[in-house]
Amino acid sequence: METHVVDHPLVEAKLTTLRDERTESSTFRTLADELVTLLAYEATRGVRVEDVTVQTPVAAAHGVALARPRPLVVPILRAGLGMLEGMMRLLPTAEVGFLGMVRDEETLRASTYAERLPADLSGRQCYVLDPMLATGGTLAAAISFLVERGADDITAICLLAAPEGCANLEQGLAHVDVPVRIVTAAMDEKLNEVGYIVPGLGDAGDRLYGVAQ
Ligand SMILES: O=P(O)(O)OC[C@H]1O[C@H](OP(=O)(O)OP(=O)(O)O)[C@H](O)[C@@H]1O
Ligand SMILES: O=c1cc[nH]c(=O)[nH]1
Ligand SMILES: [Mg+2]
Repeated sequence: METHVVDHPLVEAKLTTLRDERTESSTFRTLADELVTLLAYEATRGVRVEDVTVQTPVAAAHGVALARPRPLVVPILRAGLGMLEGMMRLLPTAEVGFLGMVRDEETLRASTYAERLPADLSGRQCYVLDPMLATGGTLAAAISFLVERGADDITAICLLAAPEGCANLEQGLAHVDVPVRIVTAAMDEKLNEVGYIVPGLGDAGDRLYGVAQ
């Protein structure tokens, strides 16, 4: 597993405002959207392309187009939904599949409550969107699921990650033999005793959409 922390002053400045507890939901949604587009630029560096030739008004020009099958973008509901538009801005022809997952806040175990993905992901590059990589349980389950369906290259885009979660994820995916990449805006200090990222930004889903029941 490869982890890439995007080092850019615009990313850091937007993330700082996102962390600020005074930032309201509407601003939080806008900033998350902008931040994802910046992260997506790095995350898609390895997107598969094929050679094409186009005719300019002057001459033939050799270039590239996104290869088929098209990449699949998978936001993990609920909070990952706040990252979808920012990603699709860079990959407008990608397909989108959905995974609904929730972490039990007592046991910190993730469970899946919704799934709407192509049955066969053979040969597909997948981009998983989840703002928080905390214990890593949610992402480990999501990535294992995609690999079981045949995905052969997976990049997860996270706003924040915790070192413990990255280590757990690496261990949890030891059996996976496809490339897995994590792209994040920051590697925070640690998890606290209730599994929240420190300093983090709180509950990403609640900050985007309000407190869940
Ligand atoms: O790395 P983990 O310890 O598994 O935690 C990370 C998960 O927790 C949050 O989701 P949550 O369960 O709060 O659901 P929500 O998106 O509906 O708020 C977050 O959006 C991640 O999906
Ligand atoms: O810090 C955290 C950990 C899990 N989920 C969140 O939304 N925030
Ligand atoms: Mg939540």
